[in-house]
Amino acid sequence: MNPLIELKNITYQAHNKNILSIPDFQIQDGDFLGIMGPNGAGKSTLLKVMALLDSPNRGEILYRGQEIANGIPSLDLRRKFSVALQQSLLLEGTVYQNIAIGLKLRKVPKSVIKEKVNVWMEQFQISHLAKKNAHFLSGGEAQRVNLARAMIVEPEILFLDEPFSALDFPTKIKLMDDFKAIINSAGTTTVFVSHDLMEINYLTNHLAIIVNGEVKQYGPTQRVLESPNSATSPFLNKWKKFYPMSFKQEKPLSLMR
Ligand SMILES: Nc1ncnc2c1ncn2[C@@H]1O[C@H](COP(=O)(O)OP(=O)(O)OP(=O)(O)O)[C@@H](O)[C@H]1O
Repeated sequence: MNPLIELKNITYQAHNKNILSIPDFQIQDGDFLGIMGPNGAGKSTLLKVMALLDSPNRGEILYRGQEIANGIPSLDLRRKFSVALQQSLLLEGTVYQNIAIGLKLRKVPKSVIKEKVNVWMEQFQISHLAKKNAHFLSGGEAQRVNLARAMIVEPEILFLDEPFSALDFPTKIKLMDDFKAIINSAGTTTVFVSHDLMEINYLTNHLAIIVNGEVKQYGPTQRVLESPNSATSPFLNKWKKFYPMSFKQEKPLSLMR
């Protein structure tokens, strides 16, 4: 079976500097892929290239085995992708209006929009905020709205860049628990950039470690974390000092004491 997305011989440069160099990388259908690495390694750039938000200087991007001509996706293809960033970038208007926007742009009938917004507000436990101005939400509430807005269009692939990193710890673990259950039930392929080993360990099935613009290690998350190679151990071993607990962690984080 073809991977959902494949990158081939990708080079991304800025100001004559190589930011990314990716000979071959694949995202499999249904996977929850983590991307981790030192500051400035190229994680966000890789996410933007995979999400077709930015074009590489060279190389090919394939979607389900089909090359995307000139790296420019059709509107149809673009609509299969959703992106949520650290800053939730909510629009002027209510929570309801923010979550409805993707369906409105797709000209979905109002009655269907209402039904779906209600379902996704319930899933993210924000139904009580429906009429609230989105600019007056707490960080955790805003990120729930952001994720509901990304999920309501039922994307084939969801790209997340540090969505939990600005949240305080209790808010973060509650949202991560809820989000994990939602993604497990929806089965959405997800790509997740994070700085935080706890988030990566808890959420992802596969992990790519990127250093200096290159994927230096890729595999099942537990295997990568337990057996870093010579290129990734300087980065991962620093983390392990601060996160020495067993790497296998299936219990909801909010139940941990
Ligand atoms: N358009 C650009 N012009 C110049 N330099 C860029 C551009 N985009 C990215 N870079 C540089 O490329 C490198 C990788 O940036 P990127 O944001 O992808 O890294 P990152 O791993 O996500 O970093 P961080 O962990 O700090 O968020 C950095 O050195 C950054 O300064």
